[in-house]
Amino acid sequence: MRSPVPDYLTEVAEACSAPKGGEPASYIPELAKVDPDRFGIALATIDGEVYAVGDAEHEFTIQSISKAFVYGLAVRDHGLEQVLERIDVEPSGEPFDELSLDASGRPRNPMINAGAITAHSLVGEPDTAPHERVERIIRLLSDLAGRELSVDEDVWRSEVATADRNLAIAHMLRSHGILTDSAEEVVSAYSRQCAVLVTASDLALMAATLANGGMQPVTGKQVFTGAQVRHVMSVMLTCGMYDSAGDWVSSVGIPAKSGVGGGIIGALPGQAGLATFAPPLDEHGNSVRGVEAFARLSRDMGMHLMQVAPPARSVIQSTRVVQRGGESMRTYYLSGTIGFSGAELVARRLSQDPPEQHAVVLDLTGVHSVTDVGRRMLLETARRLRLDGHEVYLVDTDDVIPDADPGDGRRLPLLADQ
Ligand SMILES: NC(=O)CC[C@H](N)C(=O)O
Repeated sequence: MRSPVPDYLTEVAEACSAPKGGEPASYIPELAKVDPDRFGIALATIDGEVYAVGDAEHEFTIQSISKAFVYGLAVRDHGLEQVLERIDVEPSGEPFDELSLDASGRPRNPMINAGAITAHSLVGEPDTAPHERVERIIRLLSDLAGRELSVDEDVWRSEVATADRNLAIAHMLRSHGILTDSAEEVVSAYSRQCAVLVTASDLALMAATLANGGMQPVTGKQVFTGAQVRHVMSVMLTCGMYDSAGDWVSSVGIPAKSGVGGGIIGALPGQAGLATFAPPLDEHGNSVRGVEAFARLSRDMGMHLMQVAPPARSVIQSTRVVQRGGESMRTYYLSGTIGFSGAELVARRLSQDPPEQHAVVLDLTGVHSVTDVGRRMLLETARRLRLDGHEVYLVDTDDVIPDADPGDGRRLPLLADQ
């Protein structure tokens, strides 16, 4: 059986792939050279499974998505209190490159350039040289992705050559005593941070690290503490999408960060990291198709943060071959509340370790409830098992999946509890 998750992601990619307007960023001339039709979606679970479709393995520059992680690094290096003294956490309602400070003279948040350049300058000890700071940041981003990342030198040169706006911001920060380094040096180093090459799959794993309490799901490295990621994700939720943050929170409801390279990440605490890559941007500098895909993913998978389902790490409690009526039946004992992540575990187990027996039983006796997406995924998994020639039964004394029709017109037969 093939897991339904990649097919579902492909379906979302296809549904959102029609041109919807927007233009790739051109204020950094090198970025305008990108193919505007590229489109990739990746989803990484908190135990390190990565589902990638479309152009999810194509490299592009991380740009402002780096801001969330580098802010986390500044907090890791100096503690939250010290960082809050320099950078506020209020949504600004302003474009990402606004020259603005709040009444106390601080950048309004670390996701707009003024705050991000300040966060960049806070990385390491005060006497850290600009190139060492960049190395530290590339180390961090590589740890989050679980592979060695590098800088796109052409994009970096192109950004530095046209960095008047960020230089203006850096001079403003210097004039308020927030920055002490030379504006040129800081902007050049910050532009290298933005020019790090990633794929949507990398970004999904980086986001999954946040979702997983700061531990990289594949390497097991604890990159941030739980408290640090909670803070970073809170700021992503309120400020990650700039002046469309309010709209994003209500329609998508996932802590997120966008970049002008066309990427968007979303981190759903305790569940998954998501990433999209599609270069044309809207007037806020957010990927048009990325925003659309996230709205759809959030809706379909019940991922809005305000719609809470408890995490389900051990949905399959055990499995045994049970003899019933002279037939050997492979029985899976499921438990807990089954939402997206629980159903994904079941789908993955059955697709990666397919049962040898003809008869497969999903025993739901230990299941408290099944969310809408959990139900759809379990039924679709059952439908696919049938297509592979299995007979699928349910043990469902509490009726947690009423009317269990996988969509092929034949309800799943029920067996008595044993
Ligand atoms: N929104 C973005 O991705 C902006 C990042 C870009 N490097 C800049 O500072 O202008």
